[in-house]
Amino acid sequence: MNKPHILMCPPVHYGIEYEINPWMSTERQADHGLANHQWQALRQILLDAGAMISDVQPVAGLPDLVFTANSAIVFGKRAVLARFKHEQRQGEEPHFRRWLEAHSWQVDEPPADFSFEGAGDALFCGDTLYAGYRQRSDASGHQQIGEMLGVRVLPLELVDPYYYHLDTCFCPLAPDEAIYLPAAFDDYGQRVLAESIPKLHSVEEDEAKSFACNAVVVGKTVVTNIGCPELHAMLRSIGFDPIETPLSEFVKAGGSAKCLTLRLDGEEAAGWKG
Ligand SMILES: CN(C)C(=N)NCCC[C@H](N)C(=O)O
Repeated sequence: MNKPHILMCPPVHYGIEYEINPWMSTERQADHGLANHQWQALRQILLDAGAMISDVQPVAGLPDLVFTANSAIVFGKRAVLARFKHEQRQGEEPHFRRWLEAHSWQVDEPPADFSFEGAGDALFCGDTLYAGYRQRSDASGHQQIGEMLGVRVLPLELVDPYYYHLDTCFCPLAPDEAIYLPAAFDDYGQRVLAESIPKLHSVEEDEAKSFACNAVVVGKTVVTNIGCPELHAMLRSIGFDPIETPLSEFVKAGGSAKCLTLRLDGEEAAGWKG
């Protein structure tokens, strides 16, 4: 069994330099020293959980490069690169392409004219690719990516601007199990999730605001920001080992644990091959 492999980016140039989601305010800056401390602690927890971690070089002027989840979706040795919706993040694309190519991935562009924000919006649960659209990624683009990879795609409309990426409101735990925030989806999306995932657990709104759903799953270990006690109790009751670690400085940019990681051994592996 392969060791889980995760891509991260040290927060050397991280900061709140623009506002592209409702969590961000340039008047509420991240504390640089604290951000670095929180990032190191997350990294250590993932190493202790058995993951191998690679780093992409931080780049001045690209403060959101730390959110590696958005760089691509990885499927075996193929990666479909992000095409960011906001120009403030588009400069990240060549850096991620270079890193992936240098490490032997075959990198494909997403379909022309569609924005696509990688594993922030495209998450495997079992064999199905769940794909968030409307806020950052486009629904038709997801369908074409599904055709490129030969996988079934279930698009889910994201209706709340605070939950602008799928990984802010949905997290697969195992091929047949996931957590989600119902209010982040329309009725149709809620039905799709309920009908396709046998063990679906909802998260309370006040814990979702602490990015409860933005969890990193490595085997039975589930790592989240602090402020998710109900979720952690539920996870323990179903046999997972939740760990909390403070990520306040990244929440200021609209991200948390999962956003700071890209699963390189394939999102389809996360959570059960551990
Ligand atoms: C869980 N999330 C939201 C992520 N996968 N990424 C965080 C991206 C944050 C960045 N400021 C932005 O607005 O794009």
